[in-house]
Amino acid sequence: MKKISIAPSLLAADFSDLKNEVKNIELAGATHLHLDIMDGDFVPNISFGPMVIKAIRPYTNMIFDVHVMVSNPERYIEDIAKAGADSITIHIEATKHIDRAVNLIKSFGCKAAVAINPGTAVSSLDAIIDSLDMVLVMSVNPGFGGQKFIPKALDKIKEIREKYKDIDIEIDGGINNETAILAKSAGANILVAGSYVFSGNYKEKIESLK
Ligand SMILES: O=C(CO)[C@H](O)[C@H](O)COP(=O)(O)O
Ligand SMILES: [Co+2]
Repeated sequence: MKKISIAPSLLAADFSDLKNEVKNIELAGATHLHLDIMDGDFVPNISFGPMVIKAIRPYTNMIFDVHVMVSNPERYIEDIAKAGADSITIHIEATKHIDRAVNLIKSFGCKAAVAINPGTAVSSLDAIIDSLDMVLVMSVNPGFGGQKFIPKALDKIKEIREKYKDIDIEIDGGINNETAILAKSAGANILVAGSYVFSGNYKEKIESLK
């Protein structure tokens, strides 16, 4: 079984104090930081972009796991990589050129991942999955933190894990101490959690997810 990693989502942090939020979440035991870029087009919300990622990069050694919820993400991959991303996840629904976009991510030395929305079948990944370091299965419709977990994500994770024993599988949306148990037993090994982790004692919350 793969090691379980917790990736707190910065979306739920205090945006007026990002420098300290990043330091505190790392001290609490997080190894990954999940960074949600939203463009107001692919998803109905706008968050932050590469400038914010670059600004917080010097304050932590956590793995920067950037989730790009942007139409035609290939336009921003270079900026995101140069801002300090370690891993870049783009949505299969957001580009007509998934192959080209994945190759572009790798050309900047980043790990490449593809996300699927709740309405997208696992089979849509068939042509690309062998080139990926990670698959992200959305367990909410992307765009906002604090939404309710959609259980059909679990079947998708099982389907991927049965076929691909070694790939990293990340789950994102509605993760708390109860849904985390379901996600891990389905085969997910990287758990994103925003509102759950940032709404209490960070260390206790991270421990409860592991
Ligand atoms: O990609 C996302 C939303 O589109 C976020 O990563 C996700 O929603 C995390 O928030 P929460 O844990 O509160 O559901
Ligand atoms: Co996300």
